[in-house]
Amino acid sequence: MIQVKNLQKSFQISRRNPGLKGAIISLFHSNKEIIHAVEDVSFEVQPGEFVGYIGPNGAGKSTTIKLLTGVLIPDGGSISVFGLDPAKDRRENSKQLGVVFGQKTQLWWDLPVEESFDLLKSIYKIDIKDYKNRMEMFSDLLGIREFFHQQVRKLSLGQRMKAEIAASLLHFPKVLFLDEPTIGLDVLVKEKVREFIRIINQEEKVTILLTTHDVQDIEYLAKRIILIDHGKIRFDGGLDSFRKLGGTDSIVEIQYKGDEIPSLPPEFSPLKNGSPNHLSLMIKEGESLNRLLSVIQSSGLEIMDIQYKKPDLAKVIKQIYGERS
Ligand SMILES: Nc1ncnc2c1ncn2[C@@H]1O[C@H](COP(=O)(O)OP(=O)(O)OP(=O)(O)O)[C@@H](O)[C@H]1O
Repeated sequence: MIQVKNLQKSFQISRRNPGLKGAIISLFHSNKEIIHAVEDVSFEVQPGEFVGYIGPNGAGKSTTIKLLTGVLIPDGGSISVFGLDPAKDRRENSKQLGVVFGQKTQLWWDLPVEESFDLLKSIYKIDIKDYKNRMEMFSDLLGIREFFHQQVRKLSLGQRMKAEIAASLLHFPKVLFLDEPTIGLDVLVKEKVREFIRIINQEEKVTILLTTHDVQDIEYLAKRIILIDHGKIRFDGGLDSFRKLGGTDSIVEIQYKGDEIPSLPPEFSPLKNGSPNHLSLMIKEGESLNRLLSVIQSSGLEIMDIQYKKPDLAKVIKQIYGERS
């Protein structure tokens, strides 16, 4: 289990006025400022959970992950990652962690992927049989064999991300920290990476903390959302409860044949829209979709296409981020 209690981390930065004058003044007067990147953060993550750790730019997400990995030392509070304190047991902790930071590589830039993996195999003392099984799985699910002999620096963004994720899982970690794993990837690679991450969580029960700005990543992967802003937790709960922050009504879009709009009971009154042969209906929480469909069918309307949309996650996120002071 991951336990984080009243975690705090601040940074001191020097502000300098612009230009030469500013540079000269700063030689005599230091204009120091404290940034409370993580002000008061507490949460628990159970083994095998998949948590979306989200928040606007500068909210404190990466700082939290750096604290969990032991890269940064907290100013206050406590952390336990499966029984280890990352600041005190950094080496032991790293054996149970897989970490992917979108911008940074854990591979050797000038070596082929294969040699980077060989080095990791030695560092983590991975059994040869386990290693072979791992490589087979990564080839099947991520297709890493295709670029296994290529130098890391020559990989495309998508290939590099696949190699990074595979490398982070080579030693069978209990926990995986993913920071923006799908940023900049094309639709197909994104899907492949998402599916792979989902399998790792569901089948290997790896506990995953995912940091992302991609709404589809959250929608597809996270079961629970922890939202941080200004270094404090603003929401911690299930994806469905998070979605409901933006309202509980669902929308049904219907494309139909013919010109006549059927008369519907008031609880299914169409939303205003201009396009012909198209109905957009709001369904209140608890109202049955079945009932709507039987009402429409008995009205004789010929349905060409129908879409059911849950409350919009992107809208909720925009709303919460927009409330920032
Ligand atoms: N090493 C550092 N020195 C000074 N300030 C820092 C340092 N690292 C982070 N900060 C500041 O701490 C705050 C939180 O940064 P952090 O990187 O944790 O945010 P984030 O939520 O990961 O943002 P993003 O989504 O943009 O990656 C920001 O104001 C950032 O400028």
